[in-house]
Amino acid sequence: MSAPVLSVRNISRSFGGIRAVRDVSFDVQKGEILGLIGPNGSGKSTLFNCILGQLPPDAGRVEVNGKTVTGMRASSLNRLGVGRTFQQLSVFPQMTVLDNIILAGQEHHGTMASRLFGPSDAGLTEAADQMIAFFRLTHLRDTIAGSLSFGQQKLVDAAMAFMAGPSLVLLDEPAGGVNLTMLGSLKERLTAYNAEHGTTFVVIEHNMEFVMSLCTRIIVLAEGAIIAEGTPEDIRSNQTVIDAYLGGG
Ligand SMILES: Nc1ncnc2c1ncn2[C@@H]1O[C@H](COP(=O)(O)OP(=O)(O)OP(=O)(O)O)[C@@H](O)[C@H]1O
Repeated sequence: MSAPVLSVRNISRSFGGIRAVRDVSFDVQKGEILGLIGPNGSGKSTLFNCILGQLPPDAGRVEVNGKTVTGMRASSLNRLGVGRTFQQLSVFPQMTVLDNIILAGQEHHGTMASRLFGPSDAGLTEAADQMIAFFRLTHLRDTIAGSLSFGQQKLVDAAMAFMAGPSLVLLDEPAGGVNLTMLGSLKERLTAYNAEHGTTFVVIEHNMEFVMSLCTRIIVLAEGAIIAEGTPEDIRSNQTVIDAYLGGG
């Protein structure tokens, strides 16, 4: 059997006396959509930041497709096929949708020298147009991104993350601040992308409806540790999880 796309092994991280993540281990297999949930302060962001090299863990290691990547920077992770979306949008508000997506593609294509001295486009406009069509944004292609609704900008943000053709994407609260109609589109497009490309997703999310309907498996954190893991149906009816949410706020 091939190595998991993501393997998190015994990750711990404290801030002073606060043990934000405590000895967390899990694997994510190719094509899975894994939800990472838990009450406020349960350690989700800290764990994400340890996986994405933005915070060094005190202990443990992270592997992507069998390669140890602990502490590796975002640009190196990108080259290994790891993408991310942000809780705060990463779109440039003064640029068009098309230019944002082309720019995201350029960041992943070759060295600085090849970008400066190579062919100016290298097929990126066509690739960006395909991505725009996939996310059903063609009518907004030449619109300034800052004038779109927050939900539409979230779709642009996702399209940008996918321009590198990643094998693993970490999504940080994709549903946050998105209205109900756009939530449906976002979930439907993410599911379609996963089905078409076999891309693996790990999703931090507070919106239970969204996460339960998007994910194939859920891991629940409380006080920095995994307290439950299973299908959305298992998690919905898990008394330990219900108690953690009631107790944790
Ligand atoms: N930079 C930091 N300095 C000190 N304490 C921190 C820092 N980052 C996180 N913490 C603490 O670590 C614990 C876990 O926080 P974290 O943000 O990872 O939780 P979370 O599950 O992502 O929370 P939320 O759902 O509210 O975003 C909390 O007690 C938090 O106060």
